[in-house]
Amino acid sequence: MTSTLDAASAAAPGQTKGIKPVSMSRYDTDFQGFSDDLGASFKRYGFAVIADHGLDEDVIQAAIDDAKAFFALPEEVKRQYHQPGTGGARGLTPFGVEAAKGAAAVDLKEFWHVGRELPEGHPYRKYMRDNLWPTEVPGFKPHFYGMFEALDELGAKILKAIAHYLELGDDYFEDKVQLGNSILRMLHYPPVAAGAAGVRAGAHEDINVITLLLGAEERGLQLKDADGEWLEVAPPPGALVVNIGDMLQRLTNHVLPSTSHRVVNPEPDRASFARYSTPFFLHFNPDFVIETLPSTISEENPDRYAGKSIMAEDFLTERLKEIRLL
Ligand SMILES: O=C(O)CCC(=O)C(=O)O
Ligand SMILES: [Fe+2]
Repeated sequence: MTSTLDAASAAAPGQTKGIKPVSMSRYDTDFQGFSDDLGASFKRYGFAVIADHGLDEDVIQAAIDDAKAFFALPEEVKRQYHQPGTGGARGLTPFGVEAAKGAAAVDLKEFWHVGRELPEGHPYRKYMRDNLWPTEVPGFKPHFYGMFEALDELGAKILKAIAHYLELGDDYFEDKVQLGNSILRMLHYPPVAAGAAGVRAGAHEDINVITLLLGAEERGLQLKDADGEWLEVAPPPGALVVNIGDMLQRLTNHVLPSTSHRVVNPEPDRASFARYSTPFFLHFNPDFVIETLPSTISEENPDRYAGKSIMAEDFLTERLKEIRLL
């Protein structure tokens, strides 16, 4: 049963039932309280909603406008930026390619990926391909790389609060994600005709450490709650949705859960509207070895990955194959 379709329990617009937004303004004034509330939300839902994130709204809007301009280009122009067999790490992944792990149908979406830029000769260049930039949209590079850097910085701050919550030492993640193989994804879900086969994004868990998601105010995002019910994620306008990915779930022996989520098709009144969103998938440095944190192992929660440590890059490669990007 889907609780959103049940009028009695549907979240009012601009509210996320159950998930109480945490204001980023408390980061500087009440770090302990901020990290307690953020950590509690992650532990409970695998998700948190952050209000007052402080990102420059003009930069975000400019980037979204560029994404709209790009996706409106003719299919043959867009396809020039598709690099099949490269994991979809850069440029365009066309409509009808990605599918959720184990799903029979592909998702009803297309997307563009921007990654980290490294200087010539950097040892991590072998893990990170050069970015592609569409010449048809001149502002694309400065706007999206600016957004990448801003989200990378904000993500590091959020991880500091998570480290505090986990009592790891506030800087625990700093040198482990500084040069992470992170990805900014610009997603376009075109209008969905009534009765269309498939779903905008099938149920899945994110692969990475944490995801910072902007643009989820257009309805559709749902998380699978601990009791198996689908719960609408409907943040107030301008808020940031953050969720735990599989890498952090694995590192923390599931103390912080990576929750299944999906994007359902629009109700008839919104069927003619496209949906745009921009998740930032924050990753570990490629050579970071994910090994269960000893502090998360106990009698009640024995090590789920004993003897199974894995390098972040190998974990990523395994998972990209499962979602048909490699
Ligand atoms: O579009 C959204 O709101 C969520 C997208 C998502 O979950 C993903 O791309 O992993
Ligand atoms: Fe996701």
